[in-house]
Amino acid sequence: MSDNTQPIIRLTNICKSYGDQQILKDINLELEAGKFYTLLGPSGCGKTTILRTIAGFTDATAGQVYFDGQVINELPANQRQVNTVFQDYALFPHLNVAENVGFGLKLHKIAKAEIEERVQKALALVQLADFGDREISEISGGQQQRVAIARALVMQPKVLLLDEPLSALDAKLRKDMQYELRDLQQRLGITFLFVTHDQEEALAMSDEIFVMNNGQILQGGTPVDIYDEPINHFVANFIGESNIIPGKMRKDYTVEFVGKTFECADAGMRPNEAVEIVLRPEDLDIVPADQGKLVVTVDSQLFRGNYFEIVAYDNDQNEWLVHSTNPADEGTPIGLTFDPQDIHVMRLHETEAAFDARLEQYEDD
Ligand SMILES: Nc1ncnc2c1ncn2[C@@H]1O[C@H](COP(=O)(O)OP(=O)(O)OP(=O)(O)O)[C@@H](O)[C@H]1O
Repeated sequence: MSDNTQPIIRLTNICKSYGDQQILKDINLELEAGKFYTLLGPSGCGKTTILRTIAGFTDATAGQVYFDGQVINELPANQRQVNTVFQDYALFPHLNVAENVGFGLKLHKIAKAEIEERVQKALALVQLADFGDREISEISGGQQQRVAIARALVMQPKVLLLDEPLSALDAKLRKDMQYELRDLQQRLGITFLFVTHDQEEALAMSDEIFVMNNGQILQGGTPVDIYDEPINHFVANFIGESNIIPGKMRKDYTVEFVGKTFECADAGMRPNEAVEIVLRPEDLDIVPADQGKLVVTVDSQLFRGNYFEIVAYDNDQNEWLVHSTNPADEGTPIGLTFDPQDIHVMRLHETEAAFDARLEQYEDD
């Protein structure tokens, strides 16, 4: 019996090694039914290995994989209620579109009439209702991608795993497919676990993101939480553009950087603890130099269409990235202002658990 209160997928203490190389290091994560999750991290950090462990294509060296409360480590891949959309789509070139989509059902010895009905439904879901008779070589890359999704959905999985499914598409089509996939997930109400190394894609599509590096999950949370409250330098740098400046926590709610003290919204560090400050480029406002909280000298700028990206340096030679609707003059000093709540202070070596506990303690103050 399915129990709505427990996660549909749970990984506990998953480790994976190939020889003496540890690829996954103590992975713990929970996926609730009906949500869109993303594993985000640089190439080689272990994202695909997590998908393969859930799908049953790779055995974990240690740890448990749960599906709906049951340990499924020993369950063969074809008996898991999980399907995968692979990066290269892995379509069969000698079968037409409908045959590709119906292939898994045929293997399961489903009756022909039911196969036809389910294939047609799956093709309609991805807007390819009239494409069943086409050869794979006669459809575009974006359409092949939809066939791969239809082929996974036709099996009626409870969880759909998507391994960088949009990486072969051009920028425009990729954006369209982001909307479509998000819409599809919401309409079907099944759990998606999506893999990407593209932070914009992760922020746009996900209910929750797990940021990974080097075989570990560094931080999990909603896109807004992770963008506003990254736990460390890696996450702040990987998610969006950031100014990351060394500083010192003078006391609760007071931080020092570039030789000045500022009011901030962070607390729970030791007095005078060395920290890092995150200020996002879009949270900085340019004012005349004598009115700025900080003074920086403009080094260069690029016009990015809807804003100017300005690179400037302070007296400590920290680089500052500023997004402004107005251009600045290269070589001249400008003032920067920002609100206390736009300053995000990070401890240098804080675990996600310690970060969460600190946030909980000080959040309501
Ligand atoms: N069968 C294998 N044998 C040995 N090493 C492997 C094997 N499969 C994966 N690896 C290694 O495990 C690490 C993680 O690979 P994985 O494919 O999970 O990364 P990823 O984050 O999905 O990367 P990408 O974004 O490039 O697909 C890599 O260093 C890879 O070389």
